[in-house]
Amino acid sequence: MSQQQANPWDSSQLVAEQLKRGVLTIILVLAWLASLFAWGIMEWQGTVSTVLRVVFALNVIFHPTMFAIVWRRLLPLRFVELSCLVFATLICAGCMALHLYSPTYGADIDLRPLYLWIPVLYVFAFVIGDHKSGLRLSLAILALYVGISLPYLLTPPQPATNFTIQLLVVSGVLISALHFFAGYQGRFQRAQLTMDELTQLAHTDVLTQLPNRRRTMSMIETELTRFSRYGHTFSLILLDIDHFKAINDQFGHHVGDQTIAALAMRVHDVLRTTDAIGRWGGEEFVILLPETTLDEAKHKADTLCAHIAARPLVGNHTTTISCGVAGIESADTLDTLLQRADNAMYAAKAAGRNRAVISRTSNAGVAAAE
Ligand SMILES: Nc1nc2c(ncn2[C@@H]2O[C@H](COP(=O)(O)OP(=O)(O)OP(=O)(O)O)[C@@H](O)[C@H]2O)c(=O)[nH]1
Repeated sequence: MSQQQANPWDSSQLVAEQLKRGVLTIILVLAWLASLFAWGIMEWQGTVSTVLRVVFALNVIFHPTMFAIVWRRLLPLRFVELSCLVFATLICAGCMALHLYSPTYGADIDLRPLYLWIPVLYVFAFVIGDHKSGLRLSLAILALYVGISLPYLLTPPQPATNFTIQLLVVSGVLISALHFFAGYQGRFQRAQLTMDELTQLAHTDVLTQLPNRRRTMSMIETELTRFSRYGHTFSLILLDIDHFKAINDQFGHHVGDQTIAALAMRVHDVLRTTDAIGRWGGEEFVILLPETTLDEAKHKADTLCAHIAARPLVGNHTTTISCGVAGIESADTLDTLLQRADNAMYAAKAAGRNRAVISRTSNAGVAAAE
């Protein structure tokens, strides 16, 4: 794990956007083909009227236009989604008005199949918005249909009265159900996000924003598993700031904290994106180097020592570090590996600090040698 990872939130939003774009494109193509097909069938049967012809023609023009906007990214997706919803709502409203009030169309042509798509509009409203905006949109659509059908329903019972009442009641029930489920899903998503944030907090060191000791141990355990299963080698560097107590005593605890935080940042200059660093505790850090031999790790540790000593981390005071380097060996467990790195680090301190020492063997006695 590296500090320089891409923001997962950004990338997941990008994927969601791409997914939406793809789904919208498919819906537009299917809707366009369906209206072409229906138009052709009705022309062939001779049942198409002038008004229906206009509706079909509008459909045939509208869908490719929206398709081009989505495909060429000419306007935000939100605009296309709302346009589709408004367009379909108006088509259904037109069909409903004709069915209820036009003696010719109401009697000769059954327009109900067209405006029976109304429930789909409510679902679409909730799909393109959250539970609040979905509710607002679908209530606006329902209000339009209630407005259209009310004069009809207030007259003495007519042929379509029952059907219209049923449609409006089903609409109300459907909107309530969609609102309930969308709200439930929203709460679930928020709870999931909170869980993710808590997990992230539980694994992160507050001062340096690096993986904390627990997380670092689990990263090392993962590498150990990879080593025992696939033979992928790796090495560890245990890094300790030299005379850190003196920094605290001389400049104050606050400067000590700043030094730790600055070191955590500076270490990244010499790490690969596949390397990982975690705060082990106090002024100690563990660097995990996957696919890295002991000699390569020693070279990296030497570079690190030189890089930290090259210029002060905080103020004018030069800070140095001591590193213990250990490469994974077949007999190692998490404890022996860390113990070897720790011994090597103390050997580096004993040898004068500002240096890296490697641990060459895990045999009894745990030897450390430069
Ligand atoms: N400011 C600050 N100090 C810390 C933190 N964690 C540990 N310390 C202090 O770091 C000091 C570590 O001192 P020692 O273990 O004696 O080591 P050292 O002074 O670095 O000496 P060597 O390791 O032998 O070079 C202790 O005084 C701790 O209180 C921290 O998060 N912030």
